[in-house]
Amino acid sequence: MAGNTFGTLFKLTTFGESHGIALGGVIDGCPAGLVIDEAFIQSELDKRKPGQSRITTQRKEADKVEFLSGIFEGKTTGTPIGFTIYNTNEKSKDYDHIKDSFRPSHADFTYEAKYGHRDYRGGGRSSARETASRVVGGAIAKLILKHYNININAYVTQAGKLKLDNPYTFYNLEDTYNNPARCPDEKMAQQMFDYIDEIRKEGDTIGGITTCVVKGCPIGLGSPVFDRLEADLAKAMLSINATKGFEIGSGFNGVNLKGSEHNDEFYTEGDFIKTKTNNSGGVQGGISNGEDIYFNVAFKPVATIMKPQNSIDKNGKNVIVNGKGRHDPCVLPRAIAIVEAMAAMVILDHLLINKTTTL
Ligand SMILES: Cc1cc2nc3c(=O)[nH]c(=O)nc-3n(C[C@H](O)[C@H](O)[C@H](O)COP(=O)(O)O)c2cc1C
Ligand SMILES: C=C(O[C@@H]1CC(C(=O)O)=C[C@@H](OP(=O)(O)O)[C@H]1O)C(=O)O
Repeated sequence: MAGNTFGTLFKLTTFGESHGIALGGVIDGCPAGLVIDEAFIQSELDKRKPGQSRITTQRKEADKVEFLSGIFEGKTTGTPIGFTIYNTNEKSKDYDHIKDSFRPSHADFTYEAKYGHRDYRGGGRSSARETASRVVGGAIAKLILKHYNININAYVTQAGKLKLDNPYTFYNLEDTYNNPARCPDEKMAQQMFDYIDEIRKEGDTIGGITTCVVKGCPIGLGSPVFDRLEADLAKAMLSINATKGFEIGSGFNGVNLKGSEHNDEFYTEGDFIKTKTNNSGGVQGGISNGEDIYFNVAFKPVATIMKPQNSIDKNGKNVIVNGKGRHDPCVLPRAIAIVEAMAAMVILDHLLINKTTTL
């Protein structure tokens, strides 16, 4: 099956299914000599893992990563980094009822139609459990980006009908990872928590938006044509399960402004060329301009709801699918870790590409 590898020079291949023995991956192209801070990598995994609070899936996984290769005496050797995360808390019986039928808006139908043989347990390969391996790749990318003072933070700015008026502003993000809704505004975080919990009790689900900000990105990442930085970010974000939208800078709202209002005026600050506004979101002509890169990613409401739904089975017969198992009422609080990881891998990949293509 194609499509299991991400990246050009810093490459991540993932393997594993939600109810298989283990997940894992191989990272190829990581420079030698990087000190591997396992506690940091684990803390990134902890931001994504299931079972974190009442408003996430109740599946309990430690998501403890075990490195198999590519690291010696605590540093990378430049060879492929293999790693595994074992599955320990699957409850596969919860999925017997969808062995031959399809949950509306999950991947059951398309997977069956395309491959004709499907691991229906927990959605198999199409489960977002796979994204744990992406977080390992992203954490290693972040360790390299720290050497360049590049920081990446994602946080929840909308959960269903509740949204922050000013998603892209200065937030002290220190405490955001400790609040279960992962919204940087304390009051809104509590409202989001209560709302998601209420939706969960109804057996329903909601979607939302995460905003991601990349600070410290140098000028010059990305190409003027196909590998435009925003195009690579868009692909990375839309490769995450349940995403439905990506916008950078002014995004869809930009259409409401005139050019005279939208253009980002240049000025100089010492030796630096800066822009007064940042409607471009830090990317112009496909290339980073040194301003903050900021973008939004929209996630749909979770497909598996705890309510009966009309569907069909493999033979086209009408069936009722009842929601079973442990599911997220809203993916946003956990999705921030995946958004950060994918952004880190894109930015690092472009840094490495620049090292081989510019003087
Ligand atoms: C962090 C995260 C958690 C998710 N949890 C669930 C879940 O518990 N139940 C579910 O039905 N879908 C869940 N999803 C969404 C499915 O993985 C996704 O709908 C499925 O892979 C089909 O892909 P699509 O929605 O992009 O078409 C989750 C997605 C993410 C990113
Ligand atoms: C296990 C995780 O989330 C899972 C993502 C998921 C889905 O359909 O995407 C459905 C549920 O799967 P399961 O019934 O197999 O537990 C979630 O719990 C995880 O993210 O690690």
